Amino acid sequence: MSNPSVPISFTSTKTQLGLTRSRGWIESLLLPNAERLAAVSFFACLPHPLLLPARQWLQGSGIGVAAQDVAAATDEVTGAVTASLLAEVGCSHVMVGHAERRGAFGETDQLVARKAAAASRAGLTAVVCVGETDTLPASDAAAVASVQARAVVAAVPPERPLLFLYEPGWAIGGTEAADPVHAGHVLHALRDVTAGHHARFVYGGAVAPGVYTRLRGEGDWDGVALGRAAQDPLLLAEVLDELTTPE
Ligand SMILES: O=C(CO)COP(=O)(O)O
Repeated sequence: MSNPSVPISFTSTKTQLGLTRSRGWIESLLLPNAERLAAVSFFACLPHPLLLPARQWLQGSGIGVAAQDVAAATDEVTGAVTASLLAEVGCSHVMVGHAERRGAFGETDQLVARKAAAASRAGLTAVVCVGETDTLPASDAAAVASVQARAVVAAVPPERPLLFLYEPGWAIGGTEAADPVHAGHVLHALRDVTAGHHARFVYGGAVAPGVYTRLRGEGDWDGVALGRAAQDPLLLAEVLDELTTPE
C-alpha cells in the first residue's frame, strides 16, 4: 500500500470518455503531470476495455490503472470480469459499490462486500465507496456509511489493504463538496468501524481546489478522489499543488 504519510488520489472517468478521448486525456493531462500524480500514488479507474491500452499509454509514468467494478463471483459467469483477470491485466485497485451502481443496479452491502473480498483475494486493493444517497444530518450519514463499511470489514481479512471512499450521492456531479465537519463525523465513524484493519480514507464528490485543505481542517483524511477536476487542466494542477505541498 502507499506510504501512509503521503496523500493519495485517484479518478474515475465513469463512462465519460471512450477509447480516443481517453487516450487524448491521458496524453494531454495525465502524462504532463505524471511526476506529481505519481507522488500521490494516482491511479485512473477506467472502463474494462480501456485497461490494457491505458496501461500501455501510461507505461513508465508511475500512474496506475484500476477498474470501476468487478464480479463478486470467481467461478464461471458469462460476461463477468473477475478480480484475477483485473490483476492479470495490471490493475492495482478496483472500485466497489459506487453510489451510481448501488442506485442503478441495486447493489447491496452484501454484494459490495463479496466484490471487495474477491478483489482482495486476487491481490487488488478494493476502493470501497460508501456514503448517504440524499442529504442527511451528519450522525445519520455516519450511520449509513458505518453499515456499508461494516459489511466489507466482515468479509475482508484485516491485514488486506482497503481504501474507503466516502462519496455522498448528493455531492456527486454537484457544485458543493460535503461540509468538512459533516465529512469529519463520517470519517470518525469509518475509522471506528474499521479499527484493526489496514484502511485508508479519501473523500470524493464535487472535489475542487480547496476541498482537501478544508477537509483536513476537520479530519485526518488520506486524500481525495477526483471526478470532473481530473479532466480540467487548471483544476487538476491546483488540486495537485494542494496535495503535494507539505502542510
Ligand atoms: O463520482 C465521482 C467520481 O467517481 C465524483 O465526481 P465529481 O467530482 O465530478 O462530482
